[in-house]
Amino acid sequence: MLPDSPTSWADARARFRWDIPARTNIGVDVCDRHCTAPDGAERPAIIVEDADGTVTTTSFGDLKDQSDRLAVALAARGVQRGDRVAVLLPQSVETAVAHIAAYKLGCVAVPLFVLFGEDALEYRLADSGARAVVTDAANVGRVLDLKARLPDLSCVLTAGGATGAAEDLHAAMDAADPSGFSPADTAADDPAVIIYTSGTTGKPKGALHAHRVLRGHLPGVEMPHELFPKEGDLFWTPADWAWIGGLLDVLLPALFHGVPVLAHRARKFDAEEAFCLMARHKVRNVFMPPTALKMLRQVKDPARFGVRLRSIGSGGETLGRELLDWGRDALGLTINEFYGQTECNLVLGNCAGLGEVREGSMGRAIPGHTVAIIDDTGTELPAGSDGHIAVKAPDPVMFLGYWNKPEATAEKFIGDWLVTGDTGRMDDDGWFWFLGRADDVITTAGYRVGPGEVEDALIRHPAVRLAAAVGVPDPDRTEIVKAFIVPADTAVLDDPDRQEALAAEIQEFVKTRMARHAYPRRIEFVADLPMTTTGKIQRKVLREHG
Ligand SMILES: CC(=O)SCCNC(=O)CCNC(=O)[C@H](O)C(C)(C)COP(=O)(O)OP(=O)(O)OC[C@H]1O[C@@H](n2cnc3c(N)ncnc32)[C@H](O)[C@@H]1OP(=O)(O)O
Repeated sequence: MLPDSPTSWADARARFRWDIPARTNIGVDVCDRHCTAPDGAERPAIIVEDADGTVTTTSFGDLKDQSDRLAVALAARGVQRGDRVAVLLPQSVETAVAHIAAYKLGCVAVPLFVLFGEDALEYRLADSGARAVVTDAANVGRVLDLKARLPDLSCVLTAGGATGAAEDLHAAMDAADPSGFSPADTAADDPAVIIYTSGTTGKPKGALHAHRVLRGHLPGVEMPHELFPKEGDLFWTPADWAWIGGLLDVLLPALFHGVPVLAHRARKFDAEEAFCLMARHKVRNVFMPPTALKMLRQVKDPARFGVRLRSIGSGGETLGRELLDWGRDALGLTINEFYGQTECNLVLGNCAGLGEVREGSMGRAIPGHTVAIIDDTGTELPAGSDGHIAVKAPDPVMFLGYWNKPEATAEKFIGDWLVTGDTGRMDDDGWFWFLGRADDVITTAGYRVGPGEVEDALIRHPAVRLAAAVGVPDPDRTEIVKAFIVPADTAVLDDPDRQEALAAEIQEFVKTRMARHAYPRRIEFVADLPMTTTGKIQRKVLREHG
């Protein structure tokens, strides 16, 4: 946490000291500790607004009771400390409860995005060796369809009623007796959560984080959210809690500070609806990826909604000067950009309340983190040089490693430096500027998409002989995924009608097999792909082609 009442960024950095207990448990930190204060148990923790407009409030006391019950229920079903508990749920009370229960049991939570397709789900459930899945009626069928191929999976609990081999989540919780339960005594370095993330090649990798990761995030949330928390704060993000942005930039730090979180993620982000939602619930703090801000910017006269935000943090894509100007004009606030990634999050940021914000900059090193520009040998470069953005180990927010992938973990480091894969520049005063990706990873609407994973999905379609995926610039989503496809039937190349129909079919195929957020929004059919002499696709050539 930040020192009390810092007067400037330099003051915050000078007085900052990490204070991470040797024994700490995220589940206890975000929930139980609020129940010891006289009114703590009754304070609102999660406010859900359903798609039909129904609003329900869950207090910290309810969260404690429900998470204790779920921990007991999971244990009764053979789930033990160290086991992986997958959480396949949208923003909801059950998501928070499942995470907290997993942490309290000493298990490792595996958040899974509900927009993942069948192959993406199977891969992550198999790779993590998940013992249990907590899900809901909309998703349980997909889990049960995969279960026979997942030998480690023995327990499926679903909100909304038992079905097939899945037990009803709430019935299991109701039947559990939490009276004798006490949370696992976990060390700060004990594993807590695996969040899958993509690289240029191969399958996604599970970034394994320890219980310390939450406390490591606190200064990185407190600065962009203008010395968060303050009286009356209430947090919301349209980003899903299955990603590090939603989970560790919003849900868990807010609960840690006893601040309520609004749970609502529309099937399709609608800017007017978002303004109404924020006004209705008197939201004060938001994490908005630039793509969402660009959608909000389309709305005329936003003042008419009566939204009264206190802080806006933004990350996952470059924010840019125009959005900053718009935020000041339309919302009366400086949008504080921050930077991090799944393996090592919230290490750079802005805090307008503590001085200037340099337009276009990703910010400065958040107190507690050492960030530098390095070259390929791990040598720190002087101000003004272009190089890799890197974070010095040890750092409480740094991952423990990729799940079961020691070689990939080793490749992520040069000496003590974790290399983010992004390139940038730092000026004389310690402000960082983003230059680009050092690899082929695609950044679209704040999602990190691996071209290899998209290509794997594409070539499973029978009409596709060869495929390449690249990110091409897009005014709204930073980049969109574009696929270059060599069709199995070359006659397609001369038939625009068949191309249109086939493109739509292939898009749907990728959405259902891989993910609904990462499908190629543009497809071009080509006679061949540019290859290196060793047979690798030259994605750079395709990106330049656009
Ligand atoms: C440090 C860091 O890096 S933190 C940043 C981490 N990044 C993130 O968390 C990602 C942030 N981005 C987002 O949350 C979103 O892109 C937003 C809010 C900006 C915009 O959301 P949207 O445009 O509504 O959807 P999103 O980009 O998630 O794409 C999902 C697609 O699935 C569709 N979809 C959503 N739910 C369903 C459903 N149940 N069934 C079918 N389709 C669905 C959406 O309509 C959308 O399709 P379309 O764009 O082709 O119409």
